[in-house]
This record gives sequence, C-alpha cells and structure tokens, in this order.
Amino acid sequence: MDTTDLGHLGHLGRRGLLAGGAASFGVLALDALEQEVIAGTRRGRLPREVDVVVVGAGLAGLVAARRIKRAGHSVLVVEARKRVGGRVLNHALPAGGSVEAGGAFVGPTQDHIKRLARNLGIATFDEYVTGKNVYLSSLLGRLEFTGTVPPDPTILLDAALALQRLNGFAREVPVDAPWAHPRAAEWDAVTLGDWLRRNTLNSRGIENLIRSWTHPGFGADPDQVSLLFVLHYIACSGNESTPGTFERNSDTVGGAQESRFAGGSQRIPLALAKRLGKRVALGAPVTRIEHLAHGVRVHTERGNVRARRVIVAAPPKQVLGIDFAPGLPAGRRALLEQVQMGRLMKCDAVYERPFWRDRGLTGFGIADAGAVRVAFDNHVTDTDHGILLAFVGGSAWQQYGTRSLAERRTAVLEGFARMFGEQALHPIDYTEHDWTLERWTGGGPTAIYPPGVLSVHGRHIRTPFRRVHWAGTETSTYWTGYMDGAVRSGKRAAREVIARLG
Ligand SMILES: Cc1cc2nc3c(=O)[nH]c(=O)nc-3n(C[C@H](O)[C@H](O)[C@H](O)COP(=O)(O)OP(=O)(O)OC[C@H]3O[C@@H](n4cnc5c(N)ncnc54)[C@H](O)[C@@H]3O)c2cc1C
Repeated sequence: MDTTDLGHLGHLGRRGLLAGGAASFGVLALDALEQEVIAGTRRGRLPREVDVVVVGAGLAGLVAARRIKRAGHSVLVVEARKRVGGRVLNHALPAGGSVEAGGAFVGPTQDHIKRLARNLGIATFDEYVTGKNVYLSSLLGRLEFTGTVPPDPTILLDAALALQRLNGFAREVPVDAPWAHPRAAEWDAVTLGDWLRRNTLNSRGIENLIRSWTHPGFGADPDQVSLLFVLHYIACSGNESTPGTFERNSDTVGGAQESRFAGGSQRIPLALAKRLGKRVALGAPVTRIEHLAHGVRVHTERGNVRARRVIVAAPPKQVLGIDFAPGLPAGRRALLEQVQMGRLMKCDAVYERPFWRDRGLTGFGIADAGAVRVAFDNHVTDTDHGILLAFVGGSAWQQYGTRSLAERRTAVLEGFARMFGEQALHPIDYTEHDWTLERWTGGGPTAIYPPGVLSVHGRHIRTPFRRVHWAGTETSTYWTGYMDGAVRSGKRAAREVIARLG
C-alpha cells in the first residue's frame, strides 16, 4: 500500500483500521481484494521489451492494456502509485462497507463503464431519491423541493432561460472538435461566470446556484472555466445517439448521478488489474520517454522498457513531469501547461441510521453558502448505516480545504445539520479525501480549461506524437471527465495502437 495515498482518510488510514481491531467484513474484504491484486502484479525486474507500454493504471490505462493483450500483443502497464485505479478509490469504513473517495456515480448513456462493470460481474444500485430535496438560501432560508431546480422565485425564470440557451449552444458543439465551431473563439473568450452575468437578471443568484454544479463537476467556480469548455462538457453528456444536455449531466434521476457500483467503483480497476496480473508494474513512475530509431524506451523508477508503441494514460498535468526526447510538440506542451486541475474533496459523515429519510428527505441538498454547497445520500449496499456526502470544491475548497481537519469537519457537519437536522452533528464516523494533495493526480475531478485554451490548443488533445498515443478521460469525446470517458479513451487509444502494430 502506498502510504502517500492514505494521508487524507480522515482520522484513520486503512492500516490503522485493521491494526486498531475495528475491521469489519467490509474492511477486510476490500483490503484482501486489493492485497491480492497487488500481490499478483509484477515483482522484481521489468521485462526488457514489450510491444506496448501503457503509462498509468487508472481505468483508461487498464482498459487499453486489456484490449492490447486480447489482440495478442505483449503489454506492460507502468503505474506510479503502489495501487491501481487512479481517481477511482474506495475508502473502507470502520462501521462496515466502503465509500468512494473519487469517481462513483454513473447514469444513462454512460454505456461503456456500465457494460465493463456488468462484464466483470459488478452490479449497480440506485441513488436514494424518495422524498424531498433541501435548498438553503441566504435570502429565503430553508426550502424543501422536488425536481432539479429549487423553487426560488428570484432565480427560477433566469435559471430556466439560461439552461435552455446553454443546452441550445451545446447541441451545436461538435464533441470531437469544439474548436471548429464558428463561435468557438467568442465562447472561449469568456468564462461561464461572465456569460451568466451578461445574460441573466439576478446573476448573483444564478451564479450561486450553478456553483452547486461546477463545484462537484469541475472542482471550480463559474469564473474559472471557459464557456466553450462548459458547452463542450454539456455536449459530451450523452452518446452517439443521444445528444448531451445539462440535465443529463447534473440530475440524479435520468442523469449522471443516478446510480453507483455495489461494493464501490474501485472494484472495477481491481478486477481489470487482477486479469492483467504481471502485466501491471506498480511503484514505477515514468520519468522519461525516448524515441529510438525503431521504437521507444520508457524510463521508470523501476527500470527501463523498450516498446514499439506507448500509450500515456496519465492526467494531463502529470504528463508535463515526463521528460520526452525529442520534446513534445509546442502545441501539445502549451495545452498541458494551460489546462488546470480542479480542486475538490469529498467529505462523508456516517450515521447509525439515515435519519433524514424518516423525515421524508432524500439526503440531496444544495446551499448558496458554507462548506456544504451540495450534499448527497451516499448509502452503500453492505451496511444499513446512513451516509451523507459533501463535495467541497472550487471556492468552497479554497475556504475550507485549507483549514484544519477539525475545523472542516465542524463546518461540514454544521452544513449537513442546516439541511437535514441537528442529528447530523453526531456522526459515528467522518472521513474525507482531498485530491489536490494527491501527488499523481494533482486535483480533481478532471482537468479544466480557463478561457483561451480549448479553442487555441484543444486540437492537440488526441493527436499521437510519433509512437506515443494519448488516453485518459480528458481525451474522450463523450463523458470527458468521467469514468465512462476514461473507458472510452482506453478503447480508442488501444484501437490506434493495434492498427499500427499490424
Ligand atoms: C473526487 C472525485 C469525484 C469524481 N466523481 C465522479 C463520478 O461520480 N462519476 C464519474 O464517472 N467520474 C467521477 N470522477 C472522475 C473519474 O474518477 C475520472 O474521470 C476517471 O477515474 C479518470 O480515469 P483515468 O484513467 O483517465 O485517469 P486516472 O484515474 O487519473 O489514472 C491515471 C493514472 O496514471 C498514473 N500516473 C500519473 N503520472 C504517472 C507517471 N509519470 N508514471 C506512471 N503513472 C502515472 C496515476 O497514478 C493514475 O493511476 C471523480 C473524480 C474525483 C477525483
């Protein structure tokens, strides 16, 4: 287990849980599976030569490797961490069961991740949606509501019109080439925040509301993301037969938060890695990728491997840490330098029971202030305990992510209490995971584009560089930023490589 991955698990790491005797079956099952997978990976020297090296054992890299193996080629996945899964990570709870510290929710049109899970024998279960949602407004106080948009008369009309227009623009944006849209430069010159201020009456109210979408979705505020990037993101929230919409991206029922994987999403990369066995090498950060006369040499901290082709499936900013010889083309380098990673942490409070359900509440809430701008019922299938999840992202992360754990825990529990009642102040466990502290991810949930990057440099996102191909959710044309996008990108990169290997 890589101890660098355990620093953010609230008051106890996984080892601590086991050593402290608090191990429930859930903890042991998860830990045992992960240990089994790690034990099955490559030990000792790396092979001298393979057909393809894949950099990164997240979903994208593992899916690509599986395809290459199935096509009859030799493959080695080299992963910096001492675990697999990247941004997909389970966190075992002392009270039993495990929650996802990273990618978790799936929904309609995310066909690739769902099919993969089904083939691996991993079921989905639905998010709890019975009852009413809660809206906390600095102006109106606490409101209970059903549906997506809270019944706030100061923003309702604005919100409806703005979403209609954003959906309309997004429908025109080509998912594989947003930079090619005739208005790409215009839309990329402004942020989502700029656009909202120019196009709504109560822009402050709308901006506050839309933060409950941009914080979990981008780990950012409306002023940090280009309008073109947001339109592309909405366009990508669909599939080849179903155009993307804001609602499919943001909703629970019928949207990207509709369901989760039984036992936690990390079971998917673990199952993939188990099948790849010694074709995965952990603790092997790639430091240099060198083109040779007839191939590529990949330098890792565990030794060097020659390959005919390489797939780099690391998050965009992490690619900058690899020394390419010859150097990356200027356009690609500019792209990687100018995108940013979002800032996001997930905070979970565990309760004896999901007490909010007794009051007819779903556990979903949004607020225009405080640490909890958006909350979900985060129940799991292997325990009856109630779990509330807060996404603390963007400016909320800046305000609360930098405080002490104790201060943040108090702020998060108070946020839950304002939404769901005083009982929220007394959890039996509290855990959190800050992705900005992750050495090999650098933030989350995805890379974000400030103005002026996507229209100018976006075209380099998937273009192979000699014998190097690119995967990772950020390179996907549908559900970019999501687990589905990661799976899609792994398949696409594998196709590119297999076609060239002959
Ligand atoms: C807090 C959070 C919440 C999220 N929620 C959702 C959600 O509900 N639904 C959803 O679909 N998605 C969600 N996501 C996004 C989803 O997790 C990602 O889109 C997806 O997991 C990305 O997979 P990937 O393989 O492209 O990249 P990663 O998972 O980042 O994998 C890249 C791998 O490359 C490795 N690496 C990096 N540099 C090097 C190097 N130099 N050498 C070797 N290896 C290297 C990394 O260690 C990592 O294992 C969330 C993400 C976060 C962080």
